[in-house]
Amino acid sequence: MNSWRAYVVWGIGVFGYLVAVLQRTSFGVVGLEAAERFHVGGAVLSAFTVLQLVVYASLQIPVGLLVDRFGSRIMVSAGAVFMALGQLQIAVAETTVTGIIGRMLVGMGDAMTFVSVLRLVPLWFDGRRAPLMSQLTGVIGQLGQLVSVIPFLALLHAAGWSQAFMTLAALSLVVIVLVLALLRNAPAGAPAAQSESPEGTRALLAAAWRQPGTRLGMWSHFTVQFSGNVFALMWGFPFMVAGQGFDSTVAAGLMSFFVAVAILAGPPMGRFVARHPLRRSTLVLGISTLTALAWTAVLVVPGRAPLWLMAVLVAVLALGGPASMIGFDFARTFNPSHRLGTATGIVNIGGFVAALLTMFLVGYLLDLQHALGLSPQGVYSLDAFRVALAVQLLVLGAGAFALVRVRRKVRRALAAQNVRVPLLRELWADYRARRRR
Ligand SMILES: N[C@@H](Cc1c[nH]cn1)C(=O)NCC(=O)O
Repeated sequence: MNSWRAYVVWGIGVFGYLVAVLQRTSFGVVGLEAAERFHVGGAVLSAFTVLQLVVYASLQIPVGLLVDRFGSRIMVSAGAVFMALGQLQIAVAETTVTGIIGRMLVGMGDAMTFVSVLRLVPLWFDGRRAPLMSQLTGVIGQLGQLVSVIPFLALLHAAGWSQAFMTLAALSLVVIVLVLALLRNAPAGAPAAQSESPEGTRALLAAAWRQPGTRLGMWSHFTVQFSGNVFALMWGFPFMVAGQGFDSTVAAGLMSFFVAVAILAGPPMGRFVARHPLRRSTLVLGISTLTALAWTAVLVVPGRAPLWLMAVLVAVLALGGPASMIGFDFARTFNPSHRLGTATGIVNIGGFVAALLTMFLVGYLLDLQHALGLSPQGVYSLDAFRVALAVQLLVLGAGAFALVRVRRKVRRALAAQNVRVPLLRELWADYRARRRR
């Protein structure tokens, strides 16, 4: 535990995840070039991203089960094989269908990576270090998005479409070699795979789902992560540029600010979770409330939102990424190691299902208002966005409601083990009493 070997194994896994995030986000930054290459408009272009995410989300449970059975090494390398094939396909594709197949292969490989890498953490690090290492996994992986925005885009402009995507495929080959050479599922002697557990596949899935701590993780992930995904992956740019009238360079700056805040917020959140494990869901609910407040402010302010208010919204949305790692921390602390991959897969579905649902609802509400003649200034007018984006408040409310319900179950189970979660008001009274003394 915590040995130099642990850091090498984890470092290789995190590099694999960073490359997966680069592969995932690479298409989003080449929208104009893709529209020209495939001769398509915005709606078809968004299908590339939506289908990639549908594949990603639908594979989470199978991947979780497979990683519990076969371990991280084989899953991370198989994921890299799929991503390399997908990017090679994109490099040569000239029709929409072949392009979409390429993105779906990328989504498939991407789906295999995060859950498998996160599974390494509790096997190689002790319980005190694990929350921070999980946060660092998420944080470092997000740098892949910056690699997409800066060097990858520059390479595409300098060397052309096919060369750029072939380079991405080559990066996944590097991951395969490193993983096969250096990544080990668990330290020698530790149980790493389900072959050593008595549960079969169906029982494993049922046991992970029945554990209320897994569902608490899933609803935490659902509630806190989707709004940032919807913003960064689909509606943020059109809202800022077409709706709010910001220059596209300002919008790009706000997107980079989003990544920077997500990266900076990860380590302190990891330390908070390690110190206050009984306050994890309160942090999730606090950030969800901030998200609702920030969106409400931006959507109700008369006229265009000032830049500072947009920056506040972007910062709050960025907190959702690291906060969603708390969902995986619930999976880790409430499940034995032999079903951790399965529980992590269940948790990871939460945020991505919420994001896909919201992306669809926002697009549907924009189109509906236009079809009904309610947005005469255009589909992407500011007033149409106000109504469409407000749907996020409903999704947030539904997630928070489910989270609080399942949290009650978790707390009852903890009380049965003589672990009582002190009320916030008791903590506050205690804090004040100590200060007076
Ligand atoms: N919570 C994210 C990762 C993250 C960490 N910090 C900011 N974002 C997540 O669920 N990741 C899953 C994945 O496959 O990337």
